[in-house]
Amino acid sequence: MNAQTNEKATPPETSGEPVASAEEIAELRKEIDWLDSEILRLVKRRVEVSQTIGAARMAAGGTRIVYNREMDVLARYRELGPDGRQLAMALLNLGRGRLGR
Ligand SMILES: O=C(O)C(=O)C[C@]1(C(=O)O)C=C[C@@H](O)C=C1
Repeated sequence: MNAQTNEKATPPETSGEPVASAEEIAELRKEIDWLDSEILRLVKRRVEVSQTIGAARMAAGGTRIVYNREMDVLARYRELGPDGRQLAMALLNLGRGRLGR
């Protein structure tokens, strides 16, 4: 962890961080790989769903953007702070595709 990222000089034993063995780190990395693939799958599905809704709304003469729905999405990610906002914005942008740019 520390040795690889060079982020902190304090050894984990003295900083109160949990200490993971090399084997545990290998397992945790597998979990991260799996989580990333699941996140990617879900994001792709979200894009599909969002684009389907957007296309239907536009075909019916509706607006490109529904602000109150976008506010709901932003609020959902607020607990993650500014990065959560960026994440929500990225999801909304992906769903809008070229329409929202
Ligand atoms: O909920 C909608 O009406 C959508 O079109 C989906 C969605 C979204 O991706 O969450 C996308 C664009 C809108 O501006 C609001 C929300």
